[in-house]
Amino acid sequence: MSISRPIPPLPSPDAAVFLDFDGTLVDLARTPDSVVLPPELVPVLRSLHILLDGALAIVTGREVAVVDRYIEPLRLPCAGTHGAQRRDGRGVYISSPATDPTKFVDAIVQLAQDNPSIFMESKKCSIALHYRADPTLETLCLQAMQELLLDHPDWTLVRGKYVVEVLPKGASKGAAIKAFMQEPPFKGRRPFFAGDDLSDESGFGVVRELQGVGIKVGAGMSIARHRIDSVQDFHRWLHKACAQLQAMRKKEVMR
Ligand SMILES: O=P(O)(O)OC[C@H]1O[C@H](O[C@H]2O[C@H](CO)[C@@H](O)[C@H](O)[C@H]2O)[C@H](O)[C@@H](O)[C@@H]1O
Repeated sequence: MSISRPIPPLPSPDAAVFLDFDGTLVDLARTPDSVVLPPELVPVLRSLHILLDGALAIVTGREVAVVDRYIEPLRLPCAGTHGAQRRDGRGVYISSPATDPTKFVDAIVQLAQDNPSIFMESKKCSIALHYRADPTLETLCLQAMQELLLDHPDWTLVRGKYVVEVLPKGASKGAAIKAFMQEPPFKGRRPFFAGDDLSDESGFGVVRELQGVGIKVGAGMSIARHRIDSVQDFHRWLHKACAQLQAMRKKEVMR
């Protein structure tokens, strides 16, 4: 379902831009490893990072190291595993206290072995169960994860597109954006956040509190005030953002 929303404004030089990865910067794919980065994406992110004086961060469910690998040689500030990991604007890593999910591994491996269509993704601060290959397994995955957490009150569940994950309680994309916004080079800027999935809603909430701009990419209900229909349209928006920031900088220099 696509709900009509205003086209988002472009960021001005005093903006802080936060970007989700899967479904926003790259199209969703059959498995986590099969996403394809369009070749022009890294150069546009690099330009944006420079034009915003460093105030550009990736806020994702992926591990920070995985994002680094996709966008190398670029190293951006990044909140990974839905905010359970964070590398700030100075390049310093911050991790949430309950970070070791290995206690869940045995039970989850068993479930994946019993159901070959389920894919288990093991991350530093989380384990994800993917059921994209057989969406009828959603309830099974969800119930199994809920049962696992009964004895672990420090952990919570986060749901996404054909995926359910365990996550340290308190970690969220919203909390990560809030933390970035208290530090240089983000502090004092107007936040923009673009995302496509359920876990992005906490980010939209924080951006709204801070009078910023929330951009939902693709279909689905969202509290974001703005919407862009597809990953490709979002890439066009990023290019326009760069062009406008470059033009503004040129004007400033010529004054
Ligand atoms: O916050 P995001 O950057 O959107 O990351 C959310 C999850 O993305 C990945 O899973 C999703 O994308 C896969 C590749 O397109 C797809 O196969 C899967 O169905 C999606 O749920 C990633 O694997 C997870 O770790 C992230 O949490």
